[in-house]
Amino acid sequence: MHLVTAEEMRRLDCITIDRLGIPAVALMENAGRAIAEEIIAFCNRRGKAGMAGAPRQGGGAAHSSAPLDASAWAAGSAHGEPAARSGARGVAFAAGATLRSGGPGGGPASPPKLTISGDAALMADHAESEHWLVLVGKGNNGGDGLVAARHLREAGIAVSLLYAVPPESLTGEAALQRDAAAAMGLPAAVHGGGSPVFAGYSGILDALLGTGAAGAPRGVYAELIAAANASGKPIVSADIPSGLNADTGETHEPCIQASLTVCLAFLKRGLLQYPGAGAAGRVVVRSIGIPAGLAREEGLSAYWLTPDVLEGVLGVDVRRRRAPDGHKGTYGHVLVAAGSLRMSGAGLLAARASLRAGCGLATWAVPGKLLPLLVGAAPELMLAGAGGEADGTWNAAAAEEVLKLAGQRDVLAIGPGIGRFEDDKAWLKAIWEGSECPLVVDADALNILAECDYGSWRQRKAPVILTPHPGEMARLAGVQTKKVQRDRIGLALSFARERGVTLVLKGAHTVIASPDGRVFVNTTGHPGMATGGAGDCLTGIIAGLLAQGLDGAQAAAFGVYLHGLAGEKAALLRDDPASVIASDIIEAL
Ligand SMILES: NC(=O)C1=CN([C@@H]2O[C@H](COP(=O)(O)OP(=O)(O)OC[C@H]3O[C@@H](n4cnc5c(N)ncnc54)[C@H](OP(=O)(O)O)[C@@H]3O)[C@@H](O)[C@H]2O)[C@@H](O)CC1
Ligand SMILES: [K+]
Repeated sequence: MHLVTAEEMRRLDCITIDRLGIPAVALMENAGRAIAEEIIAFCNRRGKAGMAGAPRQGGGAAHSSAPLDASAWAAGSAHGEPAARSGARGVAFAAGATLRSGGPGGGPASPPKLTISGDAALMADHAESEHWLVLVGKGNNGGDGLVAARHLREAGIAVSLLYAVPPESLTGEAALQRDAAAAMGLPAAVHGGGSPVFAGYSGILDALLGTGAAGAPRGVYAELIAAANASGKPIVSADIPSGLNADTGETHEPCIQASLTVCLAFLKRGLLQYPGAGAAGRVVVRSIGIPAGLAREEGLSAYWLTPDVLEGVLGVDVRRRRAPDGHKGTYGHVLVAAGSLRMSGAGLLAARASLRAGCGLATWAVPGKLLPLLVGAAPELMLAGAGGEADGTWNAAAAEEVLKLAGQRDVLAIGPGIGRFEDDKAWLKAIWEGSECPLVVDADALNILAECDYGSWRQRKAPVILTPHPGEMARLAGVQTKKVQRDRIGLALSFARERGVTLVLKGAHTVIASPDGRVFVNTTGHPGMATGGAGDCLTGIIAGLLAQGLDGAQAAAFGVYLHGLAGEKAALLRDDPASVIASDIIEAL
């Protein structure tokens, strides 16, 4: 699924309107109807759970668990809520009548059976117990809310409108919807300042600000957002939570904390990036008549990383089929240069993870003094000494040994647990310039790299994959960590392009940026994976995939995806995400 910025969304809107001739008001109708359908499904779910009218915990804190987010999107973004939408809603009226005759298998004809289905998506189970307040902004987001209000009313749900600004200030399609709502007799008021009273409503539709918003919500908008959050009522946001930066995921002060966001046409980048991903609650992407193929035609290249994207965009065989006549040489040989006396585990984790990712062979290079201590640590691994005979730490001269070993292997992964040592920059430069296989750079090797002028080093032919966490990224980019987190997609993309590397920016919803301008956001995994050694496993997994012939972007994206999935599996086995440790991730691969 494509991810878009607000600007790109406007472009796709315009193309649909201008080139295809679909009127803007038709898109708005589709948008409003989709929002109404999702609110009705929300109400029906709530009704089934026996909580009609009850607010969501504490006024809409975000979903806390990433795996839930991912699966919720997977379910909701297609044609979710089967029970509520298409389930046994009984016989209805009007459209879609089909006549069936004849018994099963062409047997004796039973009396003709008339099957008629109605507009199930717009039927509320307990409409009488619902009363929604629609907060209407001045732009098209407000217009979407007005359309939704009409459909909710049609479903028998009481609806009231609260305009942020005098309705006369609405223009274009939004003004048309204002008039339609008025003609339908929907009760409306204009926010008069202060704190509006939300008692008596069962939910709030936030249609204040969408992709046309600029900066922090001002004046009456800020008042309404703060009051809605404080009300304790469930909030459904139209397109994006008002107060969210649709591109970066930054949340302004204040920003709606939604239970559900009905995102229109294309997934906005900001809904996948924290803290925005937290403010959005559950996200459902609904089609509104803008052809999905337009994004590809327009050359957009940011994606939510799903199996479809792995296969269709990146060309990865997600089933990881192996040749029936393959042997260990077919699947490549990884060299992991990692670990030192105090942090040998980092190297062990990376090397073991590379094997679990499916490479044929893995050699683990460590400072020589450690070799005898590691014999048998992982019988599947080959061991090699590289310097450090005296004290078990790395030294600059060890680069020569690493290069010799790398010359006979398919991939080199460096960094986990190596620490800092004298002349480590010379060590890294020698490896960077001297190795001819794909290179994965992690942990301390990234900190060393951040102090090097590697733009002036000899160009590498084989790909480089950097796997920084936000702190390491900050050092690499020479900015504050806060700035890294402010626009993770934007920063990863520009860094990958400028430096000609594949970048894996770790953290909640890891971003994978490729030097050719493609960017992928992963949502597998969970906060329990924030545990020592999890990053070392990822390094090993990516190296293991590279050894099997995947290119830099394929290995990085698929590696991140599998790593998260393994973390989810490990959490299920442990019954608690917080108990997951790095070895569990390897065992769950
Ligand atoms: N185009 C289409 O075909 C489709 C569009 N769609 C929908 O339209 C939405 C985008 O609509 P949009 O462009 O009208 O912008 P939107 O976010 O509603 O409001 C902008 C208004 O708010 C104001 N304002 C701005 N910043 C502010 C701030 N910080 N604090 C306070 N006020 C602020 C600003 O007013 P101004 O300050 O300029 O007077 C401006 O007029 C999109 O998210 C989707 O929901 C869908 O229906 C699909 C079809
Ligand atoms: K909104």
